Amino acid sequence: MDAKKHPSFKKETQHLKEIREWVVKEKYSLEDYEEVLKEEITSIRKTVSHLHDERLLAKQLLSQYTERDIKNLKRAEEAPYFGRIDFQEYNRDEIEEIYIGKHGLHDKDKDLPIVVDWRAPVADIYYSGHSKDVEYRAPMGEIKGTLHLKRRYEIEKGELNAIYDEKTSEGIIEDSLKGKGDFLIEALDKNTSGRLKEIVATIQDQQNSIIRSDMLRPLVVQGVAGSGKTTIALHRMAYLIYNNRKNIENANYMVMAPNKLFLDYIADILPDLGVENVIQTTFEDWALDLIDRKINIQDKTDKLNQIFFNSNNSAIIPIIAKIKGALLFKRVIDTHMKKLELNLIPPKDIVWEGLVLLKYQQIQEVFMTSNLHLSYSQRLAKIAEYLKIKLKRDINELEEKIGELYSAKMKDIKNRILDEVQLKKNIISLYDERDLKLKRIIKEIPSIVEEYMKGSVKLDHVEFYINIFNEEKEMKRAFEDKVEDFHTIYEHMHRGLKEKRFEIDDLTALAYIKIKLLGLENSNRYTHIVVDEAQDFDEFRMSLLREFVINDSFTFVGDLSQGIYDFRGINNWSRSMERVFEGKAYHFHLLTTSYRSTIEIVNLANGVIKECKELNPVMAQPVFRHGLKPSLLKCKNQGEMIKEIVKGIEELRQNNMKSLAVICKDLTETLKVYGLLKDTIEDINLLTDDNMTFTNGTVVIPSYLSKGLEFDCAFLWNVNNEVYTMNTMDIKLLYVGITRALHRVNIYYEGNVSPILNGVHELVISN
Ligand SMILES: Nc1ncnc2c1ncn2[C@@H]1O[C@H](COP(=O)(O)OP(=O)(O)OP(=O)(O)O)[C@@H](O)[C@H]1O
Repeated sequence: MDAKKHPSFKKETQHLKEIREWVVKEKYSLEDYEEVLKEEITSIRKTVSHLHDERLLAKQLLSQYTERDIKNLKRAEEAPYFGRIDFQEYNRDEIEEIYIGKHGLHDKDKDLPIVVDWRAPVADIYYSGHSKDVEYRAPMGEIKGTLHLKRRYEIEKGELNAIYDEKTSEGIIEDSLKGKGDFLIEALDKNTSGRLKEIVATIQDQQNSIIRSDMLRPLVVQGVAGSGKTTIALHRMAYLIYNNRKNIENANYMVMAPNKLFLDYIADILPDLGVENVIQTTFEDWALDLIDRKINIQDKTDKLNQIFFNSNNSAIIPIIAKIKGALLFKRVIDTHMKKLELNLIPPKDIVWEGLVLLKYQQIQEVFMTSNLHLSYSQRLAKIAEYLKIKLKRDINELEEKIGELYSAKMKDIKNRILDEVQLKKNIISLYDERDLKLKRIIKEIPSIVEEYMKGSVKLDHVEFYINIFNEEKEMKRAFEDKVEDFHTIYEHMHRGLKEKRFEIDDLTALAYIKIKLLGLENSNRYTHIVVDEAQDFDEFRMSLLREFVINDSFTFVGDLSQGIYDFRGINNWSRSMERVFEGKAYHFHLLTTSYRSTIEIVNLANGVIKECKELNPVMAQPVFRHGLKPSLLKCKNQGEMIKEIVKGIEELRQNNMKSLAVICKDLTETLKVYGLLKDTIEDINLLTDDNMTFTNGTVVIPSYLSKGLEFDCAFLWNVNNEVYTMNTMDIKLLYVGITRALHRVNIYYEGNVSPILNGVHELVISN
């Protein structure tokens, strides 16, 4: 409702004014404090000799926090809150008016919350309260009470534009999704701003419970395209960080996304929610950094293109990817690792100047039974330490051994030398020699051990991995009955690695071997990891990440219907979770509402994905938002297709739709279409490489790279029966393309339309 028409407009405007004045005052005072801190830092710097001075570090940290608080206040100045709940705790007279915002605001002088952070326990009611009787979980336990009012505000640049009320009627708070033209629909109706945005004001009940789900169990969200998976996963990260803020110094958080283009697309959300220092990376970059070697990797998109184009290897590539992503492959590596473990210690006794100080069997027994939780390199260091201590501790035994050696020598000279003076001299000299030897051995124990340890196997993760493929036996045993013509596949893998040509699918094994051989730094451990597009992960990857996260604290979000790397990826969440987490309990959520697209687009997307029989996909439910029916345009040839697309782009641009994507199935088509459009359409960009930065506006993009992104309109290039056949991969790619659009989908083709679209005629407008 227009704010001015609302009965509480005056009161609410006055309230907003007061809060904004408070924010401005607070901001000025913090800015002054920041100046003081800067001066203090400069003067401390002049007096200290090193940058690790404790006082300096403390002031710098304070300055960072102040800077962050100022940033938050600046945001709050524009829109300090977005919602309000009137809540009455049971057995209390007073009804609290609780304002909820993106950042909590606290009046320290009065020790009063002015605005409650959306992540605070009580704010749960704003999202989940649908009846009069509500409760939320506070640190001290469950709090119950009555919800009298839920109010939402649209505030822009400090102006109160709209107020939406959800009042208790007959004990029920009206569900925001039911009403047309309400707050959520208004938010969804807008054109895309180009980047994914925060949604704190309109988080829905189920989304809220995912965000607030406890972090001590892995969590999986399977959601249809546009159901808010990425958005929720990032809000969950912000929520967890806020609720663990006491441990911020020791905490590490990471978001893994499919490519750099996508990372760029989501880059604004966390900073906008006031969250910084979360590592946002791709699996490939993260693994390469860990592996810490320059290795030659075949491009990921190359691989998809080889599959699309039925190259010589297109049948082999998915099989190899499947093998290398399987937990069974991890087991093969473990078997090789066990063999290596047996040979890590030099297979000899520790001998010093002819004296056996320690037997090999003894050393090996200790090595094989202690510190098993550590990496091989750490265990070798530990055994070296142990040997030094043991030899020193057993010095009496050594003395005895040396004594025995010299007794024998003395006996010998006593028998040989008859001259008493000479004998005495020799005996004294032998005693001296023995004492010297004893002294020497004590001193030399460290170098004796070091010399011995030099004989242990050199640990090199890359070499070890390549060597696994020098021996077919273990691989054969594991995969022979699962893979047809195993030997040919094996030879292919072996040849590639012999020539040091690695693939993306080798990174998991390399990273796994690296940590098993060389260990894991504490700085590499994470408090929580979010994996987006997790359906394209494989079980080995998930299992690898387990090594890095504390308490299995994961959020996996994905959509099996969009699993275009399904030759390697996850096909069944429960099966994979069961295997990877070895039966441990996990949370599972199914999201079926699509917030992105209009009803007409969602209907078409459903019509397409239901063709994927083997998937048995869940159909998306649209939010009540109508638009034009998608169009299906048959063209005489590609020239006409280009003309039609140009016409479409111009028309939509005039209608103020700025974010438009021409989506082609593969890279070659994308390059061709861009070449044909670039001279006619102004400001058109090519997005082909996942290293690119995301550009809003008009883009030409291959389908597999458009995954996760969204546009006002998707123009789908040449959806005919040759390009999009009835196979699973093509159905998924077409589904991905259609579901990128918020408002409009235009499909073009020459020749015969793709059979995937055969059953959807009433869902499109055809020419
Ligand atoms: N509760 C909500 N309020 C407002 N907008 C929402 C809400 N939930 C999702 N959206 C919007 O829906 C769109 C889709 O969200 P998002 O990209 O996170 O979905 P997704 O499930 O990850 O999609 P995909 O599977 O296609 O990558 C975004 O524009 C997002 O802002």
